[in-house]
Amino acid sequence: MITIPRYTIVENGAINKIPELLEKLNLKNPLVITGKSTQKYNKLGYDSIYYHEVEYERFNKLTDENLKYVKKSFGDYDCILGIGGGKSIDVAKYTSSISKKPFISVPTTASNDGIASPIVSLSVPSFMAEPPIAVVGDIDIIKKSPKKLLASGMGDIVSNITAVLDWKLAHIENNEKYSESSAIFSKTIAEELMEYMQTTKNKDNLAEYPKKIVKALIASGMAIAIAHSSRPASGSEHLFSHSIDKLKNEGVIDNKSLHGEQCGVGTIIFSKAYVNEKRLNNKVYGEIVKSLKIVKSPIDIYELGYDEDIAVEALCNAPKLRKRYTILRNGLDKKKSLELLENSQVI
Ligand SMILES: NC(=O)C1=CN([C@@H]2O[C@H](COP(=O)(O)OP(=O)(O)OC[C@H]3O[C@@H](n4cnc5c(N)ncnc54)[C@H](OP(=O)(O)O)[C@@H]3O)[C@@H](O)[C@H]2O)C=CC1
Ligand SMILES: O=C(CO)COP(=O)(O)O
Ligand SMILES: [Zn+2]
Repeated sequence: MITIPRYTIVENGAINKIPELLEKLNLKNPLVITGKSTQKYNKLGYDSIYYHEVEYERFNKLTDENLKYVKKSFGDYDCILGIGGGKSIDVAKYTSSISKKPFISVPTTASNDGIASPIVSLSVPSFMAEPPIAVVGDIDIIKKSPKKLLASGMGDIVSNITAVLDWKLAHIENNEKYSESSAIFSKTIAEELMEYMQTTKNKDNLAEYPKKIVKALIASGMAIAIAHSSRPASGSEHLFSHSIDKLKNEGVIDNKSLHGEQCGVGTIIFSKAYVNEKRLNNKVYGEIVKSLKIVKSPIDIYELGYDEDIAVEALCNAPKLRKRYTILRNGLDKKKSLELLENSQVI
């Protein structure tokens, strides 16, 4: 069964349409899950909690005790609204899945494709939940969000190019299930945005970018929902990003970079690996780098905030992060990692 959002409102002032939307959905009593910097966008004053107050870790096991807790905490509410960045959206989606209340996604920025996807990415591997019943993307709010966040959305979109190549490779070399139509949908989302980036005249202005990136991210989330797998939007480049996150969680490196930024650099690395295997045209590698550069998303490991040693470690460990067949195949040793990092010009 394919489930995708029933309503998608992406326009200026969209947030003011929430009451009308709730009425259409016959919902009356929402609980907002939000963050410290984004709580101000709960303009209608619904009951709210911060995402870090939701003890999502203890929900990992649905014991009777946990279910009682969920009922007590969320029992009076008939839906969950996630207002904020990727973390708030993810925790709200997770809360919705365990409390079985519909979820409405209200992104305050366009930093990743969790906005409309059925994926909860609070742990590695991520897992499938229900996608939002509606997405409310207020362009007035999103365009004012920090440039770094808006730029990182580009990384989570160009990543569809390598993710789809990995998916097809897994089909060819590892006999995995593959959907050409989902792959084409996902790849086209990236290609169209990249084309806009190459052809747009006033690159300093990029007036249309916030709307285009939020729409691309919503479509990418829908591609995941249709495929019922994150395969169309997550491959080797995401393994590289998850590997960096692991180093952050272990305290080896500071938390300087965003999910989308890491995926963007990962896409540069693995698109070059595909060029080397003659499975991708070098022109596409160039367009990926250029698209990231135009929005000022990092294009090398230094711009992410780390050094060569971290890049090598992240690349060597990447295949261990989840069971997913990619161009990394059985993994790269230090020498081969260094070669690929240099060859793709991220160090
Ligand atoms: N489920 C999925 O399919 C996916 C989930 N993810 C997950 O998303 C997370 C990353 O999301 P990301 O958005 O990059 O990072 P965060 O959610 O950590 O947000 C980064 C910061 O930006 C702030 N912020 C968001 N919007 C605004 C705004 N309009 N104005 C000012 N500040 C704002 C947040 O504020 P505040 O403090 O209020 O939160 C936060 O401090 C990761 O946990 C990742 O695993 C990523 C990809 C896909
Ligand atoms: O970030 C994601 C898609 O953009 C989710 O990917 P994962 O399934 O690798 O966590
Ligand atoms: Zn992602």
